[in-house]
Amino acid sequence: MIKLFSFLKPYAFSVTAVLVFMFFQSMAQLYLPALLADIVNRGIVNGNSRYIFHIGGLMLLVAAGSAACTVLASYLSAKASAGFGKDLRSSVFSRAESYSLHEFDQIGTASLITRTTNDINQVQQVLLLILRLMISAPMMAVGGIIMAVSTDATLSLVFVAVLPLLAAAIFLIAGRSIPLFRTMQAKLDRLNLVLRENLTGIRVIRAFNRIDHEKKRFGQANYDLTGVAIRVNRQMAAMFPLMMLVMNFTTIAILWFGSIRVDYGDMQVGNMMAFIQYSMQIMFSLVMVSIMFVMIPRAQASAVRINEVLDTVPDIKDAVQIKSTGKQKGLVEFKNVTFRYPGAEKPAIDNISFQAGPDEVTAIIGGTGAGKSTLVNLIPRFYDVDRGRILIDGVDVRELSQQSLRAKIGFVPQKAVLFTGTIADNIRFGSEGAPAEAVRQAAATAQATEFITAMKDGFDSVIAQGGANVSGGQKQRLAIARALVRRPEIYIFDDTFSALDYKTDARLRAALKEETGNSTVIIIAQRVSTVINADRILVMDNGVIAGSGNHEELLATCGVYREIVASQLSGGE
Ligand SMILES: Nc1ncnc2c1ncn2[C@@H]1O[C@H](COP(=O)(O)OP(=O)(O)OP(=O)(O)O)[C@@H](O)[C@H]1O
Repeated sequence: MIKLFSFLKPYAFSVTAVLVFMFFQSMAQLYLPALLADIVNRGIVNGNSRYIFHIGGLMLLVAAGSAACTVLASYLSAKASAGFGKDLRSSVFSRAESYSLHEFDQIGTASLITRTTNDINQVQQVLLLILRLMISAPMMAVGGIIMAVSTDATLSLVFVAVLPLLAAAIFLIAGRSIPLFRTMQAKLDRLNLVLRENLTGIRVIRAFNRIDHEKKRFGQANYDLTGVAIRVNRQMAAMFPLMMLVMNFTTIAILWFGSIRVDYGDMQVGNMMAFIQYSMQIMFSLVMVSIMFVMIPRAQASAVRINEVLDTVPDIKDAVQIKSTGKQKGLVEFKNVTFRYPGAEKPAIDNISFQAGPDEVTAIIGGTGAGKSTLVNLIPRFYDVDRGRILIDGVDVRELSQQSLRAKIGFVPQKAVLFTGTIADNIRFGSEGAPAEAVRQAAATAQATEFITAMKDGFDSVIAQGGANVSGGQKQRLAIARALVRRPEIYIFDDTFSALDYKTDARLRAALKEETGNSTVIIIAQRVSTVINADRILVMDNGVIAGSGNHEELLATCGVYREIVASQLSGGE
């Protein structure tokens, strides 16, 4: 957690001010009982009303000063800890943004969300507590003891009996609650996971009548969390009555022994009253410190999870010496490329070599899991190759900056993703500031104009969260328009056309041909009809290229291709 405190640097002034204010507040709190003793001993006992008003006024002033310090310290500590949380969230977010897909797979999207929100909140809360108590609690405990001893050393012997008792009670309770707090964090993770799966998979859950099963699963996770929370709260709840009991007994003991000493003339009444206040201050501060020590391990667990995100170095970085491709063309070359997912037994693609040139349409076809998506994901460096090279216009993609590499590519993923905003915003995502005419043109080529204009607000219609108010095929067409408006050198369509009906698919490909002009086009497809007119078709099978050529050539030379064609024809296509 200490490592995370470096995020407090911009708030050094506020932090220092909080510490200074808490110091003065504690001083004031320690001074007040001394004044009380004075007012009783000299003012009340002697009936000296002038002295009472004088010291009473001073007490009011000190109390007001202490209150002002508390307010200022509270304000500044809240400001510093909120700023700390904000900066830490930004850092975690931008670190996660720089991850390659490999790191996303490793940590998990759900966990990244919990870490960015809940875990940072935990640390932020404890930080607030630390800021307020770091100075005041030890000062009140130590200062209280010093003041009590200086007020009456003999009566301080009461603490010799009480404080070890109090410490033992605190250790007992803290020892039991700390592991419970840790368990609670894990149970919260589990609850978040179940909740996320339920919310994102609600359609499937309903379609398969699994609502009751999911309710039980959620109920169990909820019950587990509640169980631990109740146990932990029971421990914490026991702490306060126990403390109060100890405090009250201490007060009785002080009154008992104090009155004997007053009786013998060894102590003044005012001192006894001050002594009681010091004992309260000492014990309260010990309780606060113990709460802090119970909270810290809980935040520590969160800090470890946050540091994991910050310390994970993205696999994919820009080279030290960045090259550029010079005269732009968009020639994509794979040279003996092999890639294996981390932990996978065999490579997803193995020793792949081919060229996809400008002015050409290169299609990739093959069964599910053949490695088609993996192959195109390597071009924009979502992952890096294990062996071999991928060149764009003769330069290795690892030698280009990620920014310039991706600027060359219009990528349409297998699963279209839309963002909250209007339809026009979503298309402009491909090219910020694209004129309205370009947006309309891209939509027209993507065969999206018809459904967009049918919507109430046309291009200004708002897309619901996750694109819930458009169909799968419409989503795909918007994703295509987004890539088109970019006017890139290389188009990659990852199985984009299978969500479209045959007619739309054919119209779209005809329009694309006009639009993509002399760019390089790579199309992954399931349907033979989509690839039949491509200049080159690569047939993928089990991670390798089983055949390459145009439709006629492949019919003559490639068994796997013939099988695909035959299976689709026999399927009535
Ligand atoms: N993120 C991943 N982590 C580990 N293995 C993966 C990952 N993505 C894909 N794979 C594996 O790599 C292989 C190739 O997957 P890929 O998605 O490239 O196939 P595909 O040909 O695009 O299939 P489909 O047509 O079904 O989309 C599969 O065996 C798959 O299980």
